[in-house]
Amino acid sequence: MKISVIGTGYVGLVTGATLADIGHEVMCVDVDVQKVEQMKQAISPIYEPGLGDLMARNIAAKRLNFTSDPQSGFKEAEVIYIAVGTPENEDGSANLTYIEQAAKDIADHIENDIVIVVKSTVPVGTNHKIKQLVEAAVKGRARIAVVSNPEFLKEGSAIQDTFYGDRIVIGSDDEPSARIVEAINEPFGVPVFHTDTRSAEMIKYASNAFLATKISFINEISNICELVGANVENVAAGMGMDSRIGHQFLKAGIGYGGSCFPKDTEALIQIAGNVNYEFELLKGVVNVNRKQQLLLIEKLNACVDSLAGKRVAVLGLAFKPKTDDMRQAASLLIIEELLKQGAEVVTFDPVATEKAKALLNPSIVYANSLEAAVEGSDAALIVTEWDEIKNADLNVFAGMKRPLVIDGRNCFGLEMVKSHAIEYHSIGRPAIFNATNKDFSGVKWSPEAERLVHWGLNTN
Ligand SMILES: NC(=O)C1=CN([C@@H]2O[C@H](COP(=O)(O)OP(=O)(O)OC[C@H]3O[C@@H](n4cnc5c(N)ncnc54)[C@H](O)[C@@H]3O)[C@@H](O)[C@H]2O)C=CC1
Ligand SMILES: O=C(O)[C@H]1O[C@H](OP(=O)(O)OP(=O)(O)OC[C@H]2O[C@@H](n3ccc(=O)[nH]c3=O)[C@H](O)[C@@H]2O)[C@H](O)[C@@H](O)[C@@H]1O
Repeated sequence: MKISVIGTGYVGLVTGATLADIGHEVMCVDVDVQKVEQMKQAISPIYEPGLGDLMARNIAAKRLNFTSDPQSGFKEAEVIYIAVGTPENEDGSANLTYIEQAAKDIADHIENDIVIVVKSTVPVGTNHKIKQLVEAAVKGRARIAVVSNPEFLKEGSAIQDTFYGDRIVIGSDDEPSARIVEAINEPFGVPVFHTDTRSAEMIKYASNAFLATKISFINEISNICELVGANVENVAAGMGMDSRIGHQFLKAGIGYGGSCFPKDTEALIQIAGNVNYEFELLKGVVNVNRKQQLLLIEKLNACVDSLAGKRVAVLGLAFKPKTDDMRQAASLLIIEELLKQGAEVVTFDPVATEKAKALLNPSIVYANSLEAAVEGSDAALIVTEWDEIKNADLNVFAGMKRPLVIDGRNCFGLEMVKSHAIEYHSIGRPAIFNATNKDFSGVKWSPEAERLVHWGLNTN
């Protein structure tokens, strides 16, 4: 099948490369000329394991092409995928400017009947609007069908998720077009769920909102665990054994970030609000997440009198490991707050440094190893659970000015931490005060330390 993809960002590029890999002839169209030139050379503008190889293989086989010219981009297409961004407006609603422009571009350049497949995450009713927009502009020149086909990939495992996904959702009120999209995807061998267009649009938001709810739920449980002396990892493991609950997305931490959960939860609140429904549960999920993203600062402030002049190492910048995506990363808020309180910030991230430099204050120091970041620091905050951080030798922290580690991702087992000379705070687990090799007579101990002594959990 001859397929064009409009918008070759994260989703568009993965969609284009994987569709080419299963044998389709794919033309990716993007307005960003520089990005297009890069992609033509098989250079991926995003860090995504396996994507570079997939691009190279399919470019060499002449199944994957790139252009910034919509005229040639859509000329031969039988099917056009829309994968442009749907960012957040000021009020939280989805910004459909790029979608509208994509619809206009398609209408301006198509010559034949076309099936438009909407991959972008769009509010309920948008597929219908796209159909109306394109139909009005082509004025009967071609027959237009629109199929909703929301994307469920996770950054960092996008290729794996495409080939081994749990489901492909196809939403359409036009049976033959739905069958065309099913046939396109058939080689992936992933189960297909057919439904009506509006339900497909809602499945995407409801799925992301539900996963975000699981995360905020376990984060609240973790905060309670700290107050009552329980360990959230044991709690999540025990809960997850119930197959109705499951183990996934019960990892307590510093909240969800990234390009989708924050914007899609806000957008769903707006979608409900537009029909006068107050989505109270989801509002709670969003509020819990906001608080959780600054939990490391709260924990740090409980351990020091003031952050002014303190050197703080921020370990990990990307919103999650295996990606260089900095969109809505907790590190951005954390660093902003550290600077506001007068701290000096040194960071380490194995992949996201370049993208971070464009977003962060110029005073930030970028270390090229974890060791270099923590050396001489007064505290280390673990923000992203990169393997380079999880597999670090804990002795590296013992050499800090004050070996105070606040781990927002529970990277280290408590038993292992106990055999090292560090003071270690994590999420929803008892803290460990083992920094006995230094004189800390003047330091402020957190209320947590006092609670642990009370329960007999302090290892000191
Ligand atoms: N990033 C992710 O992991 C996932 C994203 N989604 C959804 O997929 C959609 C796209 O997201 P991303 O790929 O992250 O966006 P992105 O912002 O990375 O990419 C969008 C691309 O579209 C291009 N573009 C905008 N208008 C254009 C036009 N008229 N013609 C040609 N190109 C145009 C931009 O230059 C950019 O390269 C969003 O709705 C998002 O919610 C869904 C699942 C996963
Ligand atoms: O619509 C989207 O863009 C995508 O959003 C998420 O994927 P992604 O944002 O790439 O990454 P996730 O692995 O879901 O992580 C999102 C955030 O939640 C956090 N998280 C995740 C899982 C968990 O147990 N705990 C937790 O704090 C991560 O650290 C990260 O900040 C969904 O998982 C995808 O199915 C969806 O397609």
